[in-house]
Amino acid sequence: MVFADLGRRLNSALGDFSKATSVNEELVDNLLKTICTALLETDVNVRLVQTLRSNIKKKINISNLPQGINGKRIVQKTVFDELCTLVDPQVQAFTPKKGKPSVIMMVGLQGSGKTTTCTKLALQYQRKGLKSCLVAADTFRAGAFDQLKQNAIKARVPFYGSYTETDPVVIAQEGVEKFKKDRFDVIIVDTSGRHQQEKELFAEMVEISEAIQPDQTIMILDASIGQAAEPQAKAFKETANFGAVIITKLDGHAKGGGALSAVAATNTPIVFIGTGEHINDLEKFSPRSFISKLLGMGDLEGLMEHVQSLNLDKKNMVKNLEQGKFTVRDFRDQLGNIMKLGPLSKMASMIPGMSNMMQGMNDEDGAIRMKRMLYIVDSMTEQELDSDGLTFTQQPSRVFRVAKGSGTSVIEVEETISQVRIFAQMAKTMGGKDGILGKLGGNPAAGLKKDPRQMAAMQKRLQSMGGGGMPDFNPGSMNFGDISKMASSLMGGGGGGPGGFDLKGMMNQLQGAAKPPRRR
Ligand SMILES: Nc1nc2c(ncn2[C@@H]2O[C@H](COP(=O)(O)OP(=O)(O)OP(=O)(O)O)[C@@H](O)[C@H]2O)c(=O)[nH]1
Repeated sequence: MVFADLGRRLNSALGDFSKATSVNEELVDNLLKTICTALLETDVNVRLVQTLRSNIKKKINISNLPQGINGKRIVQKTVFDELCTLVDPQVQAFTPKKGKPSVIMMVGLQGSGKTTTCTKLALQYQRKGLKSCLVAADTFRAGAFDQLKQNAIKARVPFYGSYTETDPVVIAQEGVEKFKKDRFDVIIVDTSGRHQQEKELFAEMVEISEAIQPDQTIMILDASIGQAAEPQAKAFKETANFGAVIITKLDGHAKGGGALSAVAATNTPIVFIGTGEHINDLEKFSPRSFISKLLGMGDLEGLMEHVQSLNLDKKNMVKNLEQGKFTVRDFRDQLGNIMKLGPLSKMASMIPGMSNMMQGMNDEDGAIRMKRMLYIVDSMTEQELDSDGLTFTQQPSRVFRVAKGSGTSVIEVEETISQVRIFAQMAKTMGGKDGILGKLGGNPAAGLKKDPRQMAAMQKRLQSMGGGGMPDFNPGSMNFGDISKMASSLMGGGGGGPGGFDLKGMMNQLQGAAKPPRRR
């Protein structure tokens, strides 16, 4: 089973579970059986699956579970938490900082995607304001330097390499020294691909490492190598003692579970995942966002990262949000921008509820669906566009008119409106003077801490708005820390820290002229 199907299987198992009228041992056992089978079928190590199962069983006291929604939520939250634990070794990865040169050495098997990922990573850091560069110390594969050079030129990242020097240690050392002198913040060193059996190449890796003294060594793990990932990663860990992992090719037909298991076996954090061959296809990894997205619950944090990385221009939608408003026009602008942001399946998977709306559709179908939504909103009057969608509920004849005018169906118009209504409700609750955040004044996090009722109200609201196909499923990702971060993001309009849900930032970024669509 490919990795994308794992999410669907888990989502459907949890969805079926939430529909049951009462919680009992048999129901929980069936749920766990489906989850474990799905994990095993994507190559997750059997030991890890057993641990996950027994942890869940230990944490859920079936005989004492409350009946109804609460009981189901406890089970679902426990499952969610344990899935997060599976991909979270609770080890902090090194983070480069501005003003201090950080050397990052990339290691991995041949063809794992190292050279491609070097440029993707440099670009990510560059977009974050860190002066980044590349050193091509892969002298083993003919063409590796040219490949890195081409990518670097395309991404406008400075690089260092040589056609004549054959000693990778010399190249790595010279490159790092040069870029340190030039006061670069992030110096990424590409090394030759190797198999674990190749003792000489392993020795070379150690030599390079000793010569350049990296602040961080990252192992590139190809998601498609299945169960082989674990012994490979262990061998690299013994020799190169890498401090972080990037899993590549999670977009394709890879099972992916083998690479995830390897990460657990080496107790190393995943820092990014590669989701395609394009230079922008690198996503920051966060365990909760990853699992949330896998389960079809969206990943607003990832969406933010992606959108911010595209440096979209900003426009005025944030003004509306500050007043607690979200209009059909805002929705239309977002739709237009989303269409420009890359493959729809990727974007949709990050927006709560959207992946459900687009389930079973490929990118082409998704684009058609989005276009139809645009026809719908383009057939509305100015007054309708500036409304929050309620006007359609109050006067259903408008729905019929718009459906006719846009050449779509009444159901499609209703679905579009209901999507706007969800966002509008969210904006109303969170933003504006009368919203929860407005009432809390300048320091929402402190306010929330002081007033647990406000916090509970906000949490309840968020739960009721959670996307995905599981109406009762609150994945538990919205704990106090997340909510306060979200509140801060909303009030401050910042970039949304890890674990945060930055609606204002999201809207701010989605608004505005987007870059031209990527060609694939
Ligand atoms: N689908 C997909 N392909 C990827 C991803 N990352 C890299 N690739 C592709 O994987 C292939 C190998 O990538 P390289 O970057 O050349 O691999 P390498 O590890 O540098 O290879 P060696 O230099 O031989 O060690 C290329 O065709 C890349 O485009 C990814 O995240 N998804």
